[in-house]
Amino acid sequence: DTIPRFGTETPHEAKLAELMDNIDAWGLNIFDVHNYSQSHSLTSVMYTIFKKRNLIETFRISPQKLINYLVTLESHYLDVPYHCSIHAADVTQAIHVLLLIPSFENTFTDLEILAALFAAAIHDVDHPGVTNQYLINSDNELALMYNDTSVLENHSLAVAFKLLQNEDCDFIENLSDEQRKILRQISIDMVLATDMSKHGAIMQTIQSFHQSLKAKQCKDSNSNSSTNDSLVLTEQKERVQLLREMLHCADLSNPTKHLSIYTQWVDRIMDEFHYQGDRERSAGMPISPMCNRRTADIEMAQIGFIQAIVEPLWQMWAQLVYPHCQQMLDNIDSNRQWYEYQISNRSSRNNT
Ligand SMILES: COc1ccc(-c2ccn(CCC(=O)N3C[C@@H](C)O[C@H](C)C3)n2)cc1OC1CCCC1
Ligand SMILES: [Mg+2]
Ligand SMILES: [Zn+2]
Repeated sequence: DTIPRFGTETPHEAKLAELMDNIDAWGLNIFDVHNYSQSHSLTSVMYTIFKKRNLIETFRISPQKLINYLVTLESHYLDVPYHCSIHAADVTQAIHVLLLIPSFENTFTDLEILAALFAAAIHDVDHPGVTNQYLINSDNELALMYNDTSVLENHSLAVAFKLLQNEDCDFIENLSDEQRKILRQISIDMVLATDMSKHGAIMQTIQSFHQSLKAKQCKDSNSNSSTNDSLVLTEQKERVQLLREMLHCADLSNPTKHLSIYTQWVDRIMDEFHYQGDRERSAGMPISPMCNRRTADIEMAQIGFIQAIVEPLWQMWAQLVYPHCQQMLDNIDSNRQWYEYQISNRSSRNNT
């Protein structure tokens, strides 16, 4: 039986094809992809990217096994408001676009690109829709298993690799042992770095790391090489550090998207946080920050999130790849202004 064009059967293949024309664009509407792919956005996005990047030929991947893995992986994302398979599809498509930036034209090997896309697709699988802190505070089995350390991130990695052991899902069967080892090593490193507790460390090193890369890049441009725009990193360790930052950026990319997309993610994360707060309240636990639906200030929280976390990170990233990420910075700015306007509006409403 032939494989459907986007990896999944759908009566809306023409519409999906139209959407997938934007797979290389920051403005792709992942919610539309989810609707027109019969709720298989992760499978269809990953399959389309793998085809487009010729990874199926490069690594002699069985298309059927790839789809078996993707459909199984997607079915192990839970039906929670934010950390569902649409978030994984969104982050996967985001890192695909970031990898297309000309600065990285000659930076990463095919195996590193495969690992980065795989890490993005798996990074939140089986996420229960509560934070690490909640699992720790409620003595959850997972916190016990992972000794309170990056509990969710460790769990998603373990689930994702467990699924690979399934014979008809092992789409990396034709990689050498060395390649499989490298893929596993890079994926583990990248997914563990999506834990917010690692954010400080990433911000600490990013400044000096990027300055050293820019210095090397300028040297190249003096040689008038055609690739003077692209960053050349000789050490795999340095390339993995860049991929770690890239996945963290993709995971924190909601405010860099068009307002109509961004506000849907805000609604979803607040649903998830407020539901956690409801569980904490009824269990007599202290209610986590931003999780109390009775005192929530959604707009203020997003402005704080943008100013403290998202803008500083994306400014670092945009500096490294200047001028290629201006659209993200512009969206962050206009989105922040929109939330500030909502606040100023509500206070004047109260005065009427
Ligand atoms: C669209 O809104 C958000 C989108 C993404 C995030 C965010 C923060 C850190 N990450 C990276 C993953 C992570 O570590 N966690 C653990 C915990 C912070 O919950 C996050 C959800 C996931 N993702 C937060 C967002 O808003 C929060 C709620 C009001 C202000 C902050
Ligand atoms: Mg996560
Ligand atoms: Zn995530």
